[in-house]
Amino acid sequence: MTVIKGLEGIVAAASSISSIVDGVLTYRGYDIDDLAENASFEETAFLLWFGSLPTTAELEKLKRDLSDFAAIPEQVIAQMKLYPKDANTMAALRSAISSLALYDEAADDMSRSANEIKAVKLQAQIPTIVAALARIRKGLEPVAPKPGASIAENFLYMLRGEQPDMVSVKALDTGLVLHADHELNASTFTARVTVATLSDIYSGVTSAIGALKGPLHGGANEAVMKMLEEIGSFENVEPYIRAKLDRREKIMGFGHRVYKNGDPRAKHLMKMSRELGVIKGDTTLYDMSVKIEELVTGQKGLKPNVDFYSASVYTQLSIDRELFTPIFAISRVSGWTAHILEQYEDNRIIRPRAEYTGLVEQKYVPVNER
Ligand SMILES: CC(=O)SCCNC(=O)CCNC(=O)[C@H](O)C(C)(C)COP(=O)(O)OP(=O)(O)OC[C@H]1O[C@@H](n2cnc3c(N)ncnc32)[C@H](O)[C@@H]1OP(=O)(O)O
Ligand SMILES: O=C([O-])CC(=O)C(=O)O
Repeated sequence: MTVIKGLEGIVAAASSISSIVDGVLTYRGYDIDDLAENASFEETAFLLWFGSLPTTAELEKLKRDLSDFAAIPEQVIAQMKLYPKDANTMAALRSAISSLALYDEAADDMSRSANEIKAVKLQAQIPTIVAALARIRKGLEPVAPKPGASIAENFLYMLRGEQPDMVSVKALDTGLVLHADHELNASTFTARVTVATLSDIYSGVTSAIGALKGPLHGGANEAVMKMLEEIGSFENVEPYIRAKLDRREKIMGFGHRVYKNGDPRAKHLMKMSRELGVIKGDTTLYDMSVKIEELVTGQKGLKPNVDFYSASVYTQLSIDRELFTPIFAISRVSGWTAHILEQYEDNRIIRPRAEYTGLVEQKYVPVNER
């Protein structure tokens, strides 16, 4: 047996949802650059789930459904209020999403139509949960979803408790489009492995959240912001980064398993980071990020991934860094659920092999003789 560590280069599923070929990312055949510039997140989610961009009537119906499903059971809000205030937000999100299944009578209905409804429901409810978690942590009451608002507008509204400005809504919406799907990344693979046992969609999304939490995957965006805070000033960037590289430590937000010449999503986030800085009249975070990129690319040849510039974008939207990875989940749940639906359509349990490297020919010895 030959072990391929990290399954690098292994093709483990056939999928028609998104592709990465020669560094170009597409969702259902549409280039991510085209979608980032033109599509809303709701159109993108529809595209991922149903395979084509929605007509006006289809989009209006999806928006209505998302709005109708956005409220969460009061039992889940009550539970969230009992979570420790300093709990990791991804751990709290994982628990809350898992408990949604307890209050959905259709949780174990495995029909395609029921699972499509649950995909839309999960998409509608996850922003409500993340915003409620954020407010509860601060000792504030959760804000009820605003009927008719888009996912991005509604999330910022529920988070801040007031109508958000349109610049912030647009920036977040584009961020959601950019994070929506990414072929067989670790959390999507996790979701597919879970549901390939014919477990339910909530179990798939709950396990995906667990995988996204790690700092080598979605958790990197929070780690990038922690690093920027630690660096503290533009002048400190160079000594900090050089020392870290000399210690052979990883710089979060750089490198990628698939992209070796750069992540096509990063340039959009970089541009947004600069624009938000200019609007605020303070481009320090952007300037520091550009300097980090210059140093890391110069010394290691590594390029920024989607998590690098998203950190300064979200901070400039006045979002706390503990919410960065949960916001990634708000977007990626569209991709996870699209992949879960696809997995159910042509399922086989996912069960690879391991090369055994442990002891052999051991004989049982009674406990009092060991
Ligand atoms: C949404 C996302 O998930 S995007 C990725 C988010 N994750 C991060 O930003 C965390 C930092 N990056 C990393 O840890 C990695 O680049 C990963 C996890 C993204 C990819 O991992 P792999 O494909 O397994 O690459 P691997 O970790 O083996 O790296 C290859 C080499 O580049 C180095 N390297 C990779 N990333 C970095 C980094 N961010 N900083 C410094 N060195 C790095 C490794 O140390 C290794 O060097 P070596 O061959 O001298 O040992
Ligand atoms: O594809 C990956 O390995 C990680 C990634 O960029 C993503 O999930 O968006």
